Amino acid sequence: MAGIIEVDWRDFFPYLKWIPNKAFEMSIQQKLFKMMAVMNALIKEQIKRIDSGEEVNCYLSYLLSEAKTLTKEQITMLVWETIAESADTTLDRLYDEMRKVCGCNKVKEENLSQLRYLDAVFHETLRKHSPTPLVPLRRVHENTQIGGYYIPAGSEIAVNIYGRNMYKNHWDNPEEWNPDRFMDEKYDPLDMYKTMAFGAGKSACAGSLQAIFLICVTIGRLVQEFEWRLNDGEEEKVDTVGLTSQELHPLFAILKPRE
Ligand code: HEM
Repeated sequence: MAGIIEVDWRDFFPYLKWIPNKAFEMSIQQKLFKMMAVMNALIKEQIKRIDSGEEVNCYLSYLLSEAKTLTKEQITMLVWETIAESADTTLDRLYDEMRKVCGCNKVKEENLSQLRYLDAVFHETLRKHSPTPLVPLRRVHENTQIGGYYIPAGSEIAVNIYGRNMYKNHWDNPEEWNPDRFMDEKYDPLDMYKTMAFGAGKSACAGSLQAIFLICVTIGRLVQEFEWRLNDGEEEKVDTVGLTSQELHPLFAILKPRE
């Protein structure tokens, strides 16, 4: 997988193609060799299953039995592409998106409008882990009718943001952290504000734009500079505590500077 996001700097300067880059070529050759070995074993195993009469309805079976015009190399690459695409992690996708938009430059505020996936990751995280699960209390000054409820003057109201963001009628599989929900055409980019992470109305967060710019650029820079992973079992530590959510258990991440 590492080979997928490796870049030969000469691709950005085609007129310098003549300069050797042996280290890069060797690293890609080694990865290609390992990939071919794994794919050959996979294909061999599948052919054995088909020959033994076992009914396996999958993409590889289809390619092997139906698409007879394909060469072995073509089958290998088609299956490999599918595996590579499906193994795409959030961090790889963020990194790839930034490479496409910013090239080798550091991500800046002016790039953010083009970084849709980064935006989706930011808003989905605010939805799933609402930093302010309850909007500060609102005091009702006059008798009011809203959403079918009568609210007498003098009442105090707290909006349950966490509850809204976990509401099945508003979100598909709300328990699942899935930035792709915002990439789906059925969502308007403005739907990201449905999370109400920054409150709403006259007292809505005065620093929301500053927060969005600062946090997205920071996430972008951290992904550009480091490969991230969590220690085993760390994914389970999602519990939060407090009126402004803080991690209940500290999360230990392992960082490796990108080469
Ligand atoms: C991810 C980061 C942030 C989140 C999730 C957040 C969330 C919120 C929420 C939920 C409220 C209450 C809104 C309401 O009552 O409807 C609020 C108010 C406020 N926030 Fe933020 N905030 C963030 C960052 C910031 C930053 C960076 C600043 C300042 C630079 C800021 C300044 C304020 C101010 C001044 C208010 C009070 C607004 C008022 O009562 O008129 N916030 N924020």
